[in-house]
Amino acid sequence: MNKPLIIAMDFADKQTADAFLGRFENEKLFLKIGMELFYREGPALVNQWKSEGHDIFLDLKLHDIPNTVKQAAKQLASLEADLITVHAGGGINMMEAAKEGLEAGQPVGSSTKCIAVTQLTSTSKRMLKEELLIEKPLEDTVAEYAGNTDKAGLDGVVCSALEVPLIKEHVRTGFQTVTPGIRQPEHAADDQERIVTPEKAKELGSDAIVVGRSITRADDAVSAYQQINKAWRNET
Ligand SMILES: O=C(O)c1cc(=O)[nH]c(=O)n1[C@@H]1O[C@H](COP(=O)(O)O)[C@@H](O)[C@H]1O
Repeated sequence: MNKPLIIAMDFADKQTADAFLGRFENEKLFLKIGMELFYREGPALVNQWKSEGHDIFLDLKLHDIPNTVKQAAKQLASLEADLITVHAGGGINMMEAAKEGLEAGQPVGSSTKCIAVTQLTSTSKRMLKEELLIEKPLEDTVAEYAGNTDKAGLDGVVCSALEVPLIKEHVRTGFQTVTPGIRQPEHAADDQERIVTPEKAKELGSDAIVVGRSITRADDAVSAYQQINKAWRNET
């Protein structure tokens, strides 16, 4: 990955998503297909956008017993997305199973990477302690989950950019940190808790940022994308 800005394509259907993409003319983008769109459109959408030259992050956040995750990852492997996700909370065995399934199902020459969500960027310190009953500080929990992800042999994690420096102390070189919860100061946090500006994400060492609503709901999506990308690439 070359420090991409990944657009979270959180749309209800292909028609709406394609209308949005139409504004970018033929620009090749890194698109995240999440549960909302995949549950509606299925594998055909992955194939179509890949054939149009986009990179694909298929974000289904697998979290189940190891065997179920292994078989699900095997199925997903055939779609040849660039990235897929599991939840690190499923444990090391589950993450190893995801990797096994991915390797077993991957067509020759394909190289889908698998990353694990540590703690969702919508999780606050209060929620971690009072609802998830995790007593350790949030940053330490995220770093430990990243360490587990590394042990399982996955390619990286999803986390807030705030946790990237600590994570990088605990994992091998080349381990990727993909960071959603990106907001510019003028934008509402919505349901996100651990938010960071694109400039700060770069400074903290994120390997990729994921941006949804700040682009998809902007009046001028292309200009919003360009502005955030510039800030992320430190070109402003
Ligand atoms: O796995 C993800 O991509 C993800 C993990 C996480 O911890 N937080 C998070 O926001 N995401 C995704 O990143 C996107 C963020 O969207 P916006 O908040 O609209 O920028 C959504 O599609 C989320 O599903």
